[in-house]
Amino acid sequence: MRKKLVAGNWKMHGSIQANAALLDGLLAGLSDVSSEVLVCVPYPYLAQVSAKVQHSRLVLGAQNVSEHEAGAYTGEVAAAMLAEFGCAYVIVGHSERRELFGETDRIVAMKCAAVLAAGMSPVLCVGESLAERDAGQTKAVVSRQLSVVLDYLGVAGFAKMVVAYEPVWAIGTGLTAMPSQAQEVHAAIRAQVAALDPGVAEYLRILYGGSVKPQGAAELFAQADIDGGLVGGAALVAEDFLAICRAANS
Ligand SMILES: O=C(CO)COP(=O)(O)O
Repeated sequence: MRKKLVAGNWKMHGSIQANAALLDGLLAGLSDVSSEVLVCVPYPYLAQVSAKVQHSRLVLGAQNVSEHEAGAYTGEVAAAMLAEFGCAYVIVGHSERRELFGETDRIVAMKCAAVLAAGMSPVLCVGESLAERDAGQTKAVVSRQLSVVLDYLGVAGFAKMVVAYEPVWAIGTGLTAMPSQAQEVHAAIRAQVAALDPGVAEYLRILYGGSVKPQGAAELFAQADIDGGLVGGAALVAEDFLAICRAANS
């Protein structure tokens, strides 16, 4: 049985004051949530959020990481630094990083390796653009994104990974994938991993991301291969995020 995971990706939002209020709201409402709950925050707030979520059920994560261990990489942040601040997860290969910051499949694979080497779990994001979906390439694109990481790490690396399927056309657009559309891709992801190692595939958590809102979340999470969500905009409003977390209660 896979434990559901609901992850908030705060993206480049927040302030010391706003974070404190959001976290107070979340911490006050977790008692009727049974899934694992993760917040992935901007780097400068790791210390603030780490102190605040200590001894709570909220888990801390980051949104990006360097593929390098250490060295002359001005402005970059190493995986070991994130681990030191109590991060358990790091989002890797978000479509915004791939599109806006030129991250290739290979860099994404290297980042996953760096996260694993530092003892944390990557949340590997995959997903097709609207043009790719319209061209009938959804499964081919997702399969390629996944296979580069599988080749680089070996399937054993996936024992500690989380995969997030985020169709690019659904991110920040209000267009959620239909549960059946998402389930089809999630099943294909699991099948690709299962072909290499059925045991790893059975335990692999595959999250859905893209305009997840309280309304409709339960139906998404009820799909056989959807093990939780990666939530952007709705993760910035405590009541909305908590409602999504409750929708993942099993
Ligand atoms: O990109 C996302 C999470 O990583 C999804 O963002 P939205 O929930 O705002 O569409």
